[in-house]
Amino acid sequence: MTISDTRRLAAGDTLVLASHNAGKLAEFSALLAGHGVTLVSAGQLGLPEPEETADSFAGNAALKARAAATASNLPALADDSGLCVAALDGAPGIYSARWAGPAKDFPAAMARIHAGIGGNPDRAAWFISVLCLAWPDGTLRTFEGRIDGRIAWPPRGGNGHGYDPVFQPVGEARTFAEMPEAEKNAISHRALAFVRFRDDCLPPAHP
Ligand SMILES: O=c1nc[nH]c2c1ncn2[C@H]1C[C@H](O)[C@@H](COP(=O)(O)OP(=O)(O)OP(=O)(O)O)O1
Ligand SMILES: [Mg+2]
Repeated sequence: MTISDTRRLAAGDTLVLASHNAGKLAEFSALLAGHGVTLVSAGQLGLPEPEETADSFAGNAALKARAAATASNLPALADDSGLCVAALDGAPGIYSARWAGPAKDFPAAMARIHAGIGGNPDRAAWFISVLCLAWPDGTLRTFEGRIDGRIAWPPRGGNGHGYDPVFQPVGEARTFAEMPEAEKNAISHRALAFVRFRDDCLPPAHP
């Protein structure tokens, strides 16, 4: 293990969120509360949105984190995430954002999932989040989280973002979009990956 593998952020540090997704920014702001780290988003810094050319969540998270850390000369955290549907052989997966198109038309993307499942009784689905922390010197740390559930239809709820209205976690009667932000943030794929990142890379929280 090299020294950089165990490097942590310190209280007072600025962390760039290498994302242009407002829903993720809201979730990370809540998750980071109390840790003494200032979060600034790639959008706020005017950083470009890199093209996601990798073939895996981890590859795309690394590419986004590296681009932001290099451009800002600050540590940067990226999230690459997506919804995987069993009946669709794991699609949309890494293409989850692209299924919604440049207009971010998630109602259309959810309808495409519903149509694709058709009469298949297997409604299993899962969300994956891979977080990548990049330091300006190019060093990377990667953390993954997953939550299992099923595809609900029709979409329900007005909270959250993206595919939340059709995702019902295992053991839950509500969709993510019907849950208060804090409840989703306690169990989500992103929250699970964040806990791993927090334990390894953040200073202790002070409530
Ligand atoms: O908790 C979630 N609740 C609902 N939908 C979600 C969630 N997590 C990921 N998703 C879906 C929508 C998102 O658009 C796509 C991720 O694609 P992904 O490339 O990682 O994010 P993005 O393009 O929206 O923003 P950015 O790359 O700037 O971080 O998967
Ligand atoms: Mg993206």
